Amino acid sequence: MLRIAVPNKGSLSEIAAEMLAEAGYSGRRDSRQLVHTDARNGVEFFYLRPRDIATYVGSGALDIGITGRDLLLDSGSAAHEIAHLDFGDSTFRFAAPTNEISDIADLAGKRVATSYPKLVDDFLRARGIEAILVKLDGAVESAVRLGVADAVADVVSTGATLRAAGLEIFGPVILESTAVLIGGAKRPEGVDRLLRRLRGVLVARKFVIMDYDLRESDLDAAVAIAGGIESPTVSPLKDEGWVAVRVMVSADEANDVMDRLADLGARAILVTAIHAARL
Ligand SMILES: Nc1ncnc2c1ncn2[C@@H]1O[C@H](COP(=O)(O)OP(=O)(O)OP(=O)(O)O)[C@@H](O)[C@H]1O
Ligand SMILES: O=P(O)(O)OC[C@H]1O[C@H](OP(=O)(O)OP(=O)(O)O)[C@H](O)[C@@H]1O
Ligand SMILES: [Mg+2]
Repeated sequence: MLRIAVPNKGSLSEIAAEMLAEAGYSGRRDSRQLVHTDARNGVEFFYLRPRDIATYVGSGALDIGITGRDLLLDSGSAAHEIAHLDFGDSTFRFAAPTNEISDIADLAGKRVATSYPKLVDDFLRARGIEAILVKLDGAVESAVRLGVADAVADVVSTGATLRAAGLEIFGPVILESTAVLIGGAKRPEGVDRLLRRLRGVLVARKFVIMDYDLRESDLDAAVAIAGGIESPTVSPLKDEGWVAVRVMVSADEANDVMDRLADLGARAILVTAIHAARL
C-alpha cells in the first residue's frame, strides 16, 4: 500500500484534497480523521500538518507527501521534490517598516522574525550576513510593531497582510514556492500512477477542448494560433474544402483564441471542459 501524507489544515489542505478526489481517490469524511484507507486504489492517506510532512517522508515513515516547497526546504529533511502541483503559489520575502531597511546587507546584527528560520538562515548565510533570527509560529507581521524584531521574512501572497502591518518588501526574492509532491530515497510502486493522475487533474483544470470548422486552406494559419499540446486533430467535413479541427487550448487563452479563429473565418467554434486526462 502506498502511504501518502496530505495536509490536514492550512492553505494547501483544501485544494490537495480536491485534486486527489478529482484524481479518483476517496478521502476522509470529516476533518478530524487522521488516516483514511482507499483500498480500491491501494493507498493510505495520513492527514498531517503541512510543516511536518517532509519529516515523515524524509525519514521513510511515509512514501510520498504533498506540502509546500518552502516548508520542505525549511525542514532540512532528506525528502526531495518529485513534481510541482500548480497550486499554493507564494513568494517568500523580507519586509520592514517603510523606508527603514532597503538592503539585505543592513540586516547584519538585526532581529528578523520568521516561521521559517532554516530557510532564512540558509539564505542569509550564503550571502555572508549574520542576523538574529526570532522564531515565531505565525502572524509574524506584528513582530516589528510589537518590538520583538526589526524586520520579518514571511510568505507573501497578495501582500495585503504586510501592507496592513505598515511593512514594505525589500531585498531579493528568498524563494518562489508552490505545492509540491515529495518523496524519499526510494520510489515505491504506485507513485508514477498517482503522478500521472495528478497531472491529468492539472491538465483538466488548465485546458479546454476547442472544436471548430475551417476552410482547409486556412489550416496553417489556424494551427499557428492554437497548436495544441501534441498536434490538432483534423477531420474532413462533408462540405468540400472544409475541415473540422479539435485542439486543446489553455483555459486562460480560450476567449482570445476563439476571437482570432473567428477573424480567420472559423465557424461553429465550441469550447468544452475536460473532466479528466492522461497525457
Ligand atoms: N496566502 C498564503 N498564506 C500562507 N501560506 C500560503 C499562502 N499561499 C500559499 N501558501 C503556502 O501554504 C503553505 C503553508 O501552509 P500552512 O498550512 O503551514 O500554513 P497556513 O496556510 O499559513 O495555515 P496556518 O497558519 O493556519 O497553519 C506554505 O507552503 C505556503 O507557501
Ligand atoms: O500576502 P497575503 O495574501 O496577505 O498572505 C500572506 C499571509 O498569509 C499567511 O498568514 P496566515 O493567514 O496563514 O496566518 P499565520 O501568519 O498565522 O500563519 C502568511 O503567513 C502571511 O501572513
Ligand atoms: Mg500561516
